[in-house]
This record gives sequence, C-alpha cells and structure tokens, in this order.
Amino acid sequence: MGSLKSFVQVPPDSHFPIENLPYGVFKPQPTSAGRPGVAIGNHVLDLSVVASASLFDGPFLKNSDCFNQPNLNKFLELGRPAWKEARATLQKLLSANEPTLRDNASLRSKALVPMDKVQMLLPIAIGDYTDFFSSMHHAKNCGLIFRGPENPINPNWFQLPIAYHGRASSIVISGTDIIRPRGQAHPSGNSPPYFGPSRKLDFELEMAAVVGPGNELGKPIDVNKAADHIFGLVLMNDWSARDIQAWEYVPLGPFLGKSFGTTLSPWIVTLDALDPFACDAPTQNPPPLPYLAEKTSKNYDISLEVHVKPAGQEDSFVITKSNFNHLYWTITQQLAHHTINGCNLRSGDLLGTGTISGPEPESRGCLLELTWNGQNPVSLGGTTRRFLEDGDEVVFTGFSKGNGYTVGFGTCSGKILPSTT
Ligand SMILES: O=C(O)/C=C/C(=O)CC(=O)CC(=O)O
Ligand SMILES: [Ca+2]
Ligand SMILES: [Mg+2]
Repeated sequence: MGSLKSFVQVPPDSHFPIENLPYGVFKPQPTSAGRPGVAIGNHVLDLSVVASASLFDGPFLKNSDCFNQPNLNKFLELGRPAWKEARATLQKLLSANEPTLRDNASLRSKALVPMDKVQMLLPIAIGDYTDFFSSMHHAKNCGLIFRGPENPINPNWFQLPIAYHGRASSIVISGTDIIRPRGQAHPSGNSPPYFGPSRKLDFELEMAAVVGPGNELGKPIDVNKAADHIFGLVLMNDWSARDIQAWEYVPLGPFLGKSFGTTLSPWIVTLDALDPFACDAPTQNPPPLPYLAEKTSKNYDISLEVHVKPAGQEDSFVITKSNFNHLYWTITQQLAHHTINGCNLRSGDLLGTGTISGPEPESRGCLLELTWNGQNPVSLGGTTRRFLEDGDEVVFTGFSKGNGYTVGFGTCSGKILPSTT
C-alpha cells in the first residue's frame, strides 16, 4: 500500500487510487449536463458538488466557477498553482482520516457516483490538435516501409520534433465507433487510383499532452518552463488509413488518411500524479539546438498495451506492448518547439506524442509496423490480421506501477464499423 489511503474503497488493481485522481467530464444521468469529476476507485467524485459545498477553500479555487463548466478548459487555464491546490484539497477530502465527506451521508451520496453508471464525455474543448512523430523506432520502421533502406530517417528528424497539424473536429471519446473511411489509394500501373473503403485501416498507439495555460501570439515558451503549460496526459489512438495516407501525403503530409477519427481515453492523468514515474529521456545525439536543450530531460515510465478483440470473438488478444519512455523527443521539447516561431497554444489544445514504438518487434505501435505493411500477418487466437477488419475492437491501456498502487489511464477503445456506402 502507498502511504495515502482513502475512505472510498479502491480495489487493489484499480487504476484510480488516491495517488492518481485523474480528471474527466461525465454525465451522472443521460439527461444531465456534463460536469468535471475525478476518478477514485470505482467511483467518480463530482467536482461541481464539491465546489457547491464550498470545499475548495484555497486562494486559487475559492471563488472560481471552473468546476461548474461543461469542460475542464477554465480549470486548465488557471495553471499549476491551482492544479496543486485542487490536488491537495481532493487528496485530503478523500483520505481515510478526514471526516468532512466520509461522515456526511447525504453529501457523499450526491458527490460520489458509481463509475459504471456515468457516461464519460470529451474532457476538454480542443481548439487545435497537433500530432508529433517522436519515436525513433516508429520513424525508422515507417521510413524503411515507405521510403526504403537508403535513408529511413531524414536528417531533420534528429534536429527537431517533426509534427503535422491534425483535425480537432473528429476527436472522439473512448467507446465511440469508428466508421471505415473511404478514399483514394495508389493506382496499380496505368489505371486511375483505387477509390473505396480503405483496405489498410490501422491503429496508432499514442499518448497526448493536454495544454494548460497557453502563450501569447509571438511569445514562445521556454523549454525549461514548458512543463508548467502541460496539465496531463491521455491515451490516444490516431486511427490511420495507410493506403489513403501513402497516396495523398506527398509532399504536404497527412490529411484524410488520419482525419476520419482520433480516440481519447476519458481520464486526464496529471503530470503531478505521474511525477513518481519520471525517468531520464534518451540521450540525444546530435545534441539539440539551445532552444530545445533542457536542463533535465524527462520521460515517464508508463507501460502501454494494445488489445484487439477480433470481429465475432469474445476474447481479446494483446497485440503489442510498449512504454512511453521510448519517446526520443520529450513532451516539453515538443511544446517549446511548437511555439518557437511565435505560434500560440491555447488551453485545451492537444499534442499527440506520435506512435510509441519500442525497439523490439513485439513493441511496435501500429499494424503497419507489426505486419510490415501487411506482408507478415499477426495471429490473434484462431485468426490473423494484416490490417483491421470491420467489427474489430481495439483497446489501449496504460499504467505506472508504484509501490503497492497503480497510477493508470483506464482504457481507450473503439470498434470498426463498415464503410457507409
Ligand atoms: O513515416 C511516415 O511516412 C508516416 C508516419 C505516420 O503515419 C505517423 C504519424 O502519424 C506520426 C506518428 O504517429 O508518429
Ligand atoms: Ca500519429
Ligand atoms: Mg487519426
């Protein structure tokens, strides 16, 4: 057991002990409005109820209406001092030896909602979404597959965190079905391009940073202060249609091969909760330019798994296992680089890490790599896959193991539905 204990019962394998307290937005009833909550064991603590009972009594949150909102953007804007105050208040309120909530049955029944009764919503209004490309193993494998063995990784990759601007409108919450996209793919020989449902539908195992306070247009964020602009992390599946992508993205980059859907896990795990799991990021060679050189370069030890439940089957199978600590470019370098030209970030913006592949073949973060563009099918129970089929369900999970407790992300899932025409 960790040193903290809650009066709320937390199953031993729960992702949501008192050490975690991740933030989400939920509806207690189908007809009620979305409101912020934190996960504790198998319950959600309704922060609008906690705020209405005047239990946020510190200087930053006392007079704030940030928990009477349909998303977390207003809370995120307040920055780390307010986040630390909220965390301290909630850890105290939920602790085993604090009577305020523990001994007040009517408040408790309003404030603590069983998790299996609620509907989770997207926790933030996402103005802009950017997806990085920060795993060297992923970059190398994609380079070998798409560009050949001559120069699998472009020299610029080692100098800056490469990214593309993604599409915010099609970001969906875990559990939302994904409709197989249609589009153009490579012609064979002299024929016109293929048009129809994608034949190479893939997942991409990613995490994403949620931006807290933004920056003014024209005023970049210093890399050593970048962590103060990051509230926390979620799991992210950047669904990708490899056939559409490969045909369309020369020379301007990903477009319709990516923008038909991106799935997020509902709980934002804060950097404060992840701090015990911080570890050194890989040594960067060549050394980055001064604006990207950090005093301390941190990753987090977060185990990641992808489970696939093939269409028509009851069982799921683990298809890959990776770890957040494989990222070459850190989330703080990504954020600083994003602003170095003066571009402004805003609270609630989302920065995808890029596909998190590790060095071993079993730790590759997408089917493109796992099957080497469909050449080597993977087996799943009694069946095989080159790419995703209609009815397949893909479930990501992520967690960090502490001493007697787990700080986890829950799951990020989506099922493939057939193309609509
Ligand atoms: O290397 C390529 O040509 C393509 C790479 C991707 O599709 C990856 C992308 O979305 C960024 C990432 O997830 O790392
Ligand atoms: Ca991606
Ligand atoms: Mg996508």
